[in-house]
Amino acid sequence: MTLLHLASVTRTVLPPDQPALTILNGVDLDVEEDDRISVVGRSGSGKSTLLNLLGLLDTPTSGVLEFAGKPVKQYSSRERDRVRGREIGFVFQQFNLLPGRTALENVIMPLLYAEGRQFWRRRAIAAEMLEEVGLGHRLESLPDRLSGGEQQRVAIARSLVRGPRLILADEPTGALDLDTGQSVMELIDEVATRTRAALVVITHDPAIAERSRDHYRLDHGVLTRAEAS
Ligand SMILES: Nc1ncnc2c1ncn2[C@@H]1O[C@H](COP(=O)(O)OP(=O)(O)OP(=O)(O)O)[C@@H](O)[C@H]1O
Repeated sequence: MTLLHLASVTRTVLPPDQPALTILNGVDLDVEEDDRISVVGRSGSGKSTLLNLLGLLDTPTSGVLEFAGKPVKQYSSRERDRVRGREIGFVFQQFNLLPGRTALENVIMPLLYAEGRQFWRRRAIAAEMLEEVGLGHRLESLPDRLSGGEQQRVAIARSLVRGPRLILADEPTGALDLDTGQSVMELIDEVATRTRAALVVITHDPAIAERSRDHYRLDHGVLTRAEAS
């Protein structure tokens, strides 16, 4: 199933008193269930702008953007929020954990918006997820008592606890040392495989990009498919 379909997508901004700036230009991309995609680009190439579109945080200036077969511009903003919360998991470089809350409380947070069984079982589901990322023994720890790698694991557990169909990772290992970064990437891969989610990793790090199956390069807002190295 095609989760995301982008055809001839452009994103233009109008900075005050300046000519229009085209940040993304003619982007074509299909993301299927189970895909492992990396997008590599230099600073300023348009990666964050692309991520905002893929994550339904923004809409294209022109072109087609569909999520699960439906044009995103047909979604109301409430529907977009709902789809984003339910179907998309974001992993960022910054862990963005709530500092005064335990690991378990942080992971429970997205389940407060869940319905039915997921809501009523939220503590157990969050604990299982932390177990899965290797932190079953740190449920009650506050973020400042955890290492960077552990904090990223909590953030991953929180992003993926609702079982999203699409995982968007933006420089997920940017704040970690090499070895910790590799094990965090392995973890993201494992969870994506178990839950049959698609994974799109946006990075400037070729070693992280190499782990994917399909490789893309973003250069001055133009996305091209690259051969695996
Ligand atoms: N609202 C805006 N107004 C003006 N320029 C913008 C706006 N948003 C983005 N840009 C410019 O568009 C280009 C692409 O921005 P974007 O943030 O997508 O790049 P990036 O690849 O994510 O960069 P980085 O890796 O440094 O975060 C940059 O030159 C940026 O300055």
